Order: sequence, then structure tokens, then C-alpha cells
Amino acid sequence: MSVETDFLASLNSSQRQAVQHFCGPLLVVAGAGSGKTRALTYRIAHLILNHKVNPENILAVTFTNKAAKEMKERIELIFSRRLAQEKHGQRLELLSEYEQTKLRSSAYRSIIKYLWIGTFHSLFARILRYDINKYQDKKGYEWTKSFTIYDESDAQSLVKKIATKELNIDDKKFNPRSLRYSISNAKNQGLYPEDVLTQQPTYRGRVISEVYQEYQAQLAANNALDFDDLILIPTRLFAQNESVLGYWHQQFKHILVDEYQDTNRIQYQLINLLATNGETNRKNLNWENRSIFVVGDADQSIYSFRMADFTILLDFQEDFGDGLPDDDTRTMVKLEENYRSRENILEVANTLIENNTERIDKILKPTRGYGEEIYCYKADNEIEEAKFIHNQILKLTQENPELGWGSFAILYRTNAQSRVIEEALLSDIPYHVVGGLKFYDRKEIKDALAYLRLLNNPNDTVSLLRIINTPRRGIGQKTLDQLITASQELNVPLWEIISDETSVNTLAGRATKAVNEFAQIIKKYQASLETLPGAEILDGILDESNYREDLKNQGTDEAENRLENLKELDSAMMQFAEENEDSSLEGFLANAALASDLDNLNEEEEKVSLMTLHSAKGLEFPVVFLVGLEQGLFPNHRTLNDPTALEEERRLCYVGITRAQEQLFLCYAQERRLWGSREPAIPSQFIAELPKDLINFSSPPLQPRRQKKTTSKNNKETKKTSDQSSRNWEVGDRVFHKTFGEGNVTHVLGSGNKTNLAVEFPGLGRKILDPRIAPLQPLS
Ligand SMILES: Nc1ncnc2c1ncn2[C@@H]1O[C@H](COP(=O)(O)OP(=O)(O)OP(=O)(O)O)[C@@H](O)[C@H]1O
Ligand SMILES: [Mg+2]
Repeated sequence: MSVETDFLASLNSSQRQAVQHFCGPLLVVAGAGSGKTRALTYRIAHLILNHKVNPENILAVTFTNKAAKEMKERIELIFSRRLAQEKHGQRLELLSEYEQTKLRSSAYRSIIKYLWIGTFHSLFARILRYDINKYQDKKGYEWTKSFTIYDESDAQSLVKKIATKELNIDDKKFNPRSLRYSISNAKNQGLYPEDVLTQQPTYRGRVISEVYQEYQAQLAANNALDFDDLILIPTRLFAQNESVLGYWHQQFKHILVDEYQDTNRIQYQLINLLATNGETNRKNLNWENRSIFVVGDADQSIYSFRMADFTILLDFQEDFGDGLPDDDTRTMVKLEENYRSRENILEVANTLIENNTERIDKILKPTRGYGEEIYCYKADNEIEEAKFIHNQILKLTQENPELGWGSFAILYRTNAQSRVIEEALLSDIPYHVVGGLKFYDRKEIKDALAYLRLLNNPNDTVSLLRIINTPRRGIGQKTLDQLITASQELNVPLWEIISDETSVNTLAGRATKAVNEFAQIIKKYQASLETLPGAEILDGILDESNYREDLKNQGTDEAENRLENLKELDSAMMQFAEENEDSSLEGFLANAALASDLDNLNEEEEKVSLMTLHSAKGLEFPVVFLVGLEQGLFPNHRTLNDPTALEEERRLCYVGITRAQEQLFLCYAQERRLWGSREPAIPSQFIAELPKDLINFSSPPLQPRRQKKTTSKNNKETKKTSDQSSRNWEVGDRVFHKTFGEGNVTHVLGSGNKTNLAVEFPGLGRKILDPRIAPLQPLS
């Protein structure tokens, strides 16, 4: 088989048809685990390899950052395999580890880094970094390319400040959270504040409209955008500026979208504009050397609360096809084999989803035989449920050496369910809560990022206020109020007052010295933005601002933990610099703001995954526990009287079941304490809808014989780590780095376990690297 096509051999004929389709629109619809994401990934490789498409001309939208990363890794592997054949006439896996790393790095540098693969938010944030200055806002607001991205909690606090402090709105009547949600909804429909009032001419409509108006004004004043703006502003920009749209239309000749069923109207509009250049008559569309390729499954549409609309998927052929009679087969491919789940698991999922009326029937055939029995476990209460999970995991890992901790997922309907499960696992099973304790939500990380954001964008007053007195440096609220008032009166950003010594001397009273010192530090590091690597700037500013010192002085475990997290942020910056073409501070900050629930900094270590069903979309695990199957919890009580919402809950259950590859456990409790109150519970109606003959309702054997310590993968990781760190590095050592190529060690910083290296890479300059983390190979 030729090197060009051998990777296509691991696809079935329908997948191949989808992958090989070259120009024009194509929709791939299929049930869970049928290889949609695989087809999309291989298509990218195929376009580059066999149609010589330039990687820069490919735009691929994934649902999470993690999915984007996995997709890039897959493609890198395909190209490294090909290079191995070309250069060595060998299979990649047979080459030395050093050669493999070298080939992968070469594939990365020549192809992967040019691809536009990411979530809607990250891709369009990147586009805005080029073009936001061309955007003409209806209200006259302006943003510059160093804009800050406010994450959900920044947005929440801004709405709260505006509603309760500035507009004096009663937070009992109008909860700031629900106001924020309404604003987000409005933006997702492309509405301006005044449109909200037209659509909802009530008192509530007026309140939302007013808060929205002020919220947007303050975002603009801070040169900041929220997540919704990252989608909304490009849509408006494309609609108003033909040449900007034309440019990106030319750039993205091949557009691919995964999980298309969860696209909302405004995201759809963006994709449509990019693909068609705004041409509305589909007969005039010219598909020469360009394509739009979307994959999805209407049965897995679970984001209607974020305005996702699966009729967008159903309308795809109408929207992009040429309307000819044989349109159907030319613009749609169906996949019918499931490669993920055991036959009994698949049958359970298929039976459940047939209870939905609003759906198009489809075929999903198993390719894998029956697996282990599916149990449905009845626990006395939530604590017993958690114990059951704990014991089963220990038992299964003990009986099956191939199952590492990473093979298990525990899926629940709401985040609050995780606490009890965490407590049960805590003592002897490593786990992570995906989407719970987000790294970037921790206080110290947000503080550190606020410092960096301020350096990058001094107009970001939210960040400035966050850290001006953190750690405490004697700048009190009264002083601040005076400075803020001055900035409001002069209509300039707060930083302009604070950075001007003369103004400070006049306004800051006893805190004058403190404010001036603070401003000095910020200015000093602003001046070195271009010259110092991000991690050095971070370290410098944390030291000079006394932030680190302050934590050290606290001496508590918690403070120690925070210091460790700050170190982890250093690693994140270094890793970012290594992995990205755009390694600027701006780029890093955008990335940090977008770091989604599904990202975990320490992915190497195997852990049991705890997450909501919503976060589990697109993923797969050998063993899945689907817990809390109780009426009112799942399906959620808000959906019980609403047939449409209930069907979405059922789709969510379908998503959960179809994550399992080998084994599935369903659990419910007879009594549950949740959100503080204890209630008797009724089994979920979904349980009654499952095929009884495929489910065992008795308890599986429980007690494990002994406790498993680490997985084989863990052992390997630890070994690798200690090898690297125990090495005695010396100035003058030559190294090979996956992304930067060959370089020279110029400094060895620190010692033992804390060694860092300064490495000079010809043409790239000096990088500070941690040899335990960086993909670094000694060359001698
Ligand atoms: N032709 C194939 N042969 C063997 N395995 C395959 C094939 N296609 C896909 N797979 C495997 O099947 C599993 C499911 O594939 P994939 O994740 O692409 O499905 P999907 O349709 O995207 O699922 P979901 O709807 O859950 O997103 C993966 O482990 C994938 O590697
Ligand atoms: Mg998928």
C-alpha cells in the first residue's frame, strides 16, 4: 500500500467516502461512536497529503480545547509515520525514541502548527487579534488587538457590580446571575440592548436592557470582550466589512465542524459567512477547491440552554446543497457501525433513545460482541452509592491489570453530586473533577493573571482593581475611590491616573508612596514585555510585588499549595511558549482565559475522571458509572412537565451510556441529601425504559481483596521523570527540543529537583526550560 493512502485503510468505506470527498458541502450524520470525529481528523490529513492543501487554509472547529489538542496529536502521528517511511523506510514505532521525537517535531513544525484547529471561541479570538481594529461598533465602542478576554466569573462580577452598585437594582428581584444569563442569551441571538426591550417590553425587559447597555459600555472601556463577544463581534464585522470577510473566506478554503448538532444560530452564521462569502443564492455558490464538512448526531444535541439548535444540522443540505434531485447522496454520508461500545451497551442506548418522538431513526450496528454484564445498582443513599463506585473501581483494577485509573469515568447530572463521590475516593484513588476545580479559577492564578493582563492591557481596570492592593500594600478603599472618581471625571482609564506621579501625589494622601511604587513595578515590566520570556516576567512581578513573599509569610498549608499552583502557572507558560507559534504574552493570556473545563494541566498522570454528562460529550472510557438516576435529579425536575426538555434529558442519558466501551454501571439511591436537604428518591423513568433482559438489577460482588497502588503507566511516567531530573546538566550541554530543534545550555539554574535550564536556540533566542517537563533530549 502506498504511504499516501495507508492511513485510510483504518476507515470503513463510508468513512473513506466522507474523507475523500474533495469539494463542496458534505454532512456526515451518524450515531455515537461511529467514527465521525475520526473521519474528520483523517480528512484533514488527507486534504494536506493527497490534495496538497496548504495547512493554513484549513479551519477545523472542535467542541473543546482538549478535543482540538487530541486532533492535532493524531494528525502529527499520521505525518510522522509518513516521514518515517520516506526517510528511513521504516515504521515509526521501530525507530529509536530520539528519531521518533525528531520526526514528530518536524511534522509539527512543518504542518501542525499552521492548522487552525480549535473551539469557536479560540479560533475567532485569534481572528479578532488580527482585525478587531476594523470593527465599527454601532455605539462607537472601540477595541484594540491587545483586548482582554473576560471569563465567566469576570463577566459575572462585572454584571453584579453594575446591577447592585451602580444601577441600584434589587438583587432579590433580579438575581445578578440570571441577569448575566439573559445578557448572554441576547448576545447569542445577536441582539443589541435596545432589541431586548423591543422583544420583551416589560419591566424585566427594561432592566435587562439597561444592565446589558452598561455592561457592554464597561467591557469596551476596559478593552475587554466576554466569550459571547468572541462570536458575536466577528459576525458583525464580517457582515459590515466585505474585504475582511473576503480575506478570511479566501484563507479558509476547507472548513470542518465537529459536533455540529450543538451549534447555535450565531455560530452557524459565522460558518455560513466564511463558507459562502455572504452569497445568499446557493445556485451561485462556487465550490471549486473549497469545501464545508460537518459531522454530528441530532440524538446528542444537549446544549439547548446555550441556544444550540439541532435544526441547523437538519437544514445543512438545504443551506449549502445545490438542490438537485440527487443532492442527498452527494452531500450526505451516513455511518452505521459503532466501533466504541460492546453490543449490550449499544443495545441499551438504542432502546432508550427510541423513546424520543422528535428524532430521525437511524441504524447503529455493533462491531464488537457482548461484553461484561451491565449492572443497575440500588444504593440506600448517596454515601452508599459513592462507596459502591469506590469498591468496584478497586475490584476491577485489581482483576484487570490493563485498566489504569484513567479507564474510569463517573458521570453525573449536576456538579454538586461530585462532593460525596470525591470523599469516597479521596483516600486511595487518584481522581480529577473535570470542570469543577478549574486551575484557572483559583484565586492565586487569577491574581497572577491579573498582573499579566494589566501589563498587556493597562486599560483593563477590572484586573487593575483586583491587584492594586493584593497583597496588601496600604492602598485603602478611600484612596481608590478618589483615584476612580478622578478617572471618571477626566474620562480616562484608571491606569492613566495611577501611572502619573503628579496625579497620585495630589490624590492618594497617605498611600501616595505605595501607589507610586506599585505603578513603578508595572511600568518596569511593561517595558520588558518584548524582551523577556513570559515566565520570567511572571516570576519577576510576583517577587517585586511581594505577592510570593506574602504567601510565604502566611506559612499555612493552603498558602504552600497556592505557591505550588503559581509554579504550575510558570510551567504552563513555558509549555505554551514551546507549543505555539504565537508565543506572546497576549497569546498566552487568551489561551488561559479560554482554558475550558476539559483542560487539565497535568494530563500525564492517570486519574479517574469525574464530570457532568455535558462535559463527557465526544469522550470515551472503558468503564463508565452513570450515577444518580433518580426522578427529579436525572431527568432534572425542571424538565418533568416539559416534553421537549425531557427529550433533551433523554439524549443526555444516551450520551452518557454511549461513552462506555467495555462496561457500564447505572446507579441510583433510595434517599439522597443534595443541596443541603434529605429527600426520599424515586428511580429515574429512564431506568424503566431500558431493556430488562440486558440489565442485572442485583448487586455485583463487592469486596476487593487488596488495594492497587499505581498503574503501569504511572510507573513508567515516574521513571521517566526521575531519569531526566537526576541527570547532571552542565553549561555547554547540547540538547534537542521537540519544537525548537537543537540548542546549547547556557545556564543551569537551581539544583536537584528544582533545576531549570537556560537554552540558547540558534535563531530563536534563549528559553528557560524545566528538563522534567520540556520535551528535551540530551545530544551527546
Ligand atoms: N473504521 C474504524 N475502525 C476501527 N475503529 C474505529 C473506526 N472508526 C472509529 N473507530 C474508533 O471508534 C471510537 C469512536 O470513534 P469516534 O470518537 O470518532 O466516534 P464519534 O462518532 O465521533 O463518536 P461521538 O458521537 O461520541 O462523538 C474511537 O475509539 C475510534 O478510534
Ligand atoms: Mg465525536
